[in-house]
Amino acid sequence: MNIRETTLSARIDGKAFAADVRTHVADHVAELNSEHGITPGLAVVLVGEDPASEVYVRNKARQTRETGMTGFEHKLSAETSQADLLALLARLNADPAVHGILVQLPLPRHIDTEAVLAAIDPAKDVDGFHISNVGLLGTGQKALVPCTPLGCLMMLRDRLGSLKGLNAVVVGRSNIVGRPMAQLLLRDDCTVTVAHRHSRDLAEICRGADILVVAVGRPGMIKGDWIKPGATVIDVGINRIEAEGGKTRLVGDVDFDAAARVAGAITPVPGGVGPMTIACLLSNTLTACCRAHGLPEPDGLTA
Ligand SMILES: NC(=O)C1=CN([C@@H]2O[C@H](COP(=O)(O)OP(=O)(O)OC[C@H]3O[C@@H](n4cnc5c(N)ncnc54)[C@H](OP(=O)(O)O)[C@@H]3O)[C@@H](O)[C@H]2O)C=CC1
Ligand SMILES: Nc1nc(=O)c2c([nH]1)NC[C@@H]1CN(c3ccc(C(=O)N[C@@H](CCC(=O)O)C(=O)O)cc3)C=[N+]21
Repeated sequence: MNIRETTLSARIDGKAFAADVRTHVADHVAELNSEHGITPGLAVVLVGEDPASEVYVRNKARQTRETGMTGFEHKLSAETSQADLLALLARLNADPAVHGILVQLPLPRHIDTEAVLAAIDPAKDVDGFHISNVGLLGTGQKALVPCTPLGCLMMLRDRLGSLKGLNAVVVGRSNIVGRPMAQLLLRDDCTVTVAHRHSRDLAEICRGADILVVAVGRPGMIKGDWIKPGATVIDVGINRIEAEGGKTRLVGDVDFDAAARVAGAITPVPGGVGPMTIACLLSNTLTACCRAHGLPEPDGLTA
């Protein structure tokens, strides 16, 4: 097999996987609607005018509609006070048509993120960032699980079947990706190492990984010779870099071409973890809606 073929066979198609998840979600939404007259609703709150955030919010809104759910978009100015944002969240918490609430991060500096996340009803916290969902996940109980790590877990299970006993290395320990990812891998019986800025000899730590999940935000920091032959590599990083002709393009945290020659499987950027994140947001909204109505949850969509 030549290098080109090896590269292609190692690629995990997150875009296609996400489309499958959305179809599964849409089927279940249609059933909820016809059998119970229920339509799941997702409210997305964006404070300020970050262009990248606006693209995500637009994509989320479109895919929400395409799966048959109702989308509620709240775009607030960058000067919105914390009190006004909290008042909006109180209204969304009380609204029975809203089953999921997402507040796009990061928030402007004058707003206390912890206070805002704490104000979301944990049963509607489809991002899984509320302290009670974090605690439930950390103690192995039923929770709403953060979308990005959930999407990574789905791709890993699909690729590998059981993760039991595998050495998993997570690079990055943020509340939105690294930490919950480590919890999920631990729950699936991996031996988990979490690396960060102060980790010594990161290359050597990565070389021990059967599963390597990278969520740092540094383009190409993980080199090809840091990958154990046959390992499964999940690249969460989304970095916009300068490209030829004054344009920009997206790359991950892993040197894709070099890593793909060594890895057993690897997610590309774009087209890997990103689309799965949005698909999992929709599946979390469906899960929250089923739980709110005491109805059975769809199979295969939760951790
Ligand atoms: N595809 C998707 O759906 C999503 C993609 N992302 C992307 O994932 C990346 C990470 O996001 P996020 O977790 O929010 O980022 P954060 O900036 O919150 O966290 C980055 C982590 O990387 C660690 N780190 C930084 N430098 C190094 C280094 N040199 N060596 C080892 N570890 C290092 C930090 O360590 P320390 O804790 O010590 O500071 C920190 O834990 C970004 O590129 C982001 O855009 C994020 C969310 C969703
Ligand atoms: N409360 C909150 N929850 C989040 O989940 C959250 C957030 N805030 N703030 C920002 C980050 C980032 N994030 C992404 C989602 C999808 C893509 C995605 O679909 N990316 C496409 C490319 C998109 C493009 O071309 O710009 C891809 O990787 O193929 C990327 C990044 C969610 N985040």
